[in-house]
Amino acid sequence: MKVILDSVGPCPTAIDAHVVDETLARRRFVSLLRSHGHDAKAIRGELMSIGWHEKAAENAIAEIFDSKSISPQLHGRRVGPDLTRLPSRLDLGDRGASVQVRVHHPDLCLVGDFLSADECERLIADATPLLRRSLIIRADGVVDENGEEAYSRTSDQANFLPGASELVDAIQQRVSRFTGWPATHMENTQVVRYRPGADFGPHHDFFDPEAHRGLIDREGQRIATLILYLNTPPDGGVTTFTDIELEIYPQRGSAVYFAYPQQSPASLTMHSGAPLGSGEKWIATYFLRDRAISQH
Ligand SMILES: O=C(O)CCC(=O)C(=O)O
Ligand SMILES: [Fe+2]
Repeated sequence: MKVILDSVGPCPTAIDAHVVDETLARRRFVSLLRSHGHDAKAIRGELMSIGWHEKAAENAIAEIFDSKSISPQLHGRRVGPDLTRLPSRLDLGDRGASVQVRVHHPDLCLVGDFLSADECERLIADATPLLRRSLIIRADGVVDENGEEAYSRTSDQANFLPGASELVDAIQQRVSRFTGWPATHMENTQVVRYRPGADFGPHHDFFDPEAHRGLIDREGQRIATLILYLNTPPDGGVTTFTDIELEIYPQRGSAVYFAYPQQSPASLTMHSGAPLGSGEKWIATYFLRDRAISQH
């Protein structure tokens, strides 16, 4: 679909342009079966008998039977690019990039050449003097919205506000161009460094819909992530998607994108940054929210 590459920028209609019906059609089909009195088990069997992948069936069922986990802000809209129609070469405005891998459940893709080597090096150099220990927001009912240090995330990071540099803005625009999501609906650029032994244990990127209700009501829910790899670590640091047994080996300049419009384990987006063996691992992360973020 051309829309993704044509509709860019901080204009809210960019989101409306992504009303694509694949997800809706899936939901409607499961709703229909449910309205005819089928329970989740029967629907799962029905879907698998007509060739659905087991995880796709579970996903669609969870979306209907656990509908409170779907971000209400999205109103059934697709998040980010229509991955079903990605051309192999992408026009990201100021740069071309190449699609290398596409996964259907969850919606995930790997893009090469998202950044040049020079851009990666400059971002690392700019971030280095600003690094602070990374924090996590716990999803276990102990609510600390400001985040806290944890053994499960042992990296350092620097956050860049929009306007921090031409480079930061150019990259954010590129992310916006790729995702079709306005920069106003993205968190600040986060540049993260792992040293040997550092890792980020298995987690979901979305905020816990119950434990962090206040945060979500004020600032919106996370719905998709784009990770940019700024270097090629010599050993380890693989990003692992545990539900689907996918391992992404970081390569300088490449990006992995994944969406989770449904904030539950059924999104199949549990992932981790494996411990680094030697050298350093550098990434930049972009978290998309379901609405504009007022506070930066
Ligand atoms: O370091 C990685 O490979 C994963 C990072 C990550 O999951 C995150 O920043 O949320
Ligand atoms: Fe993550």
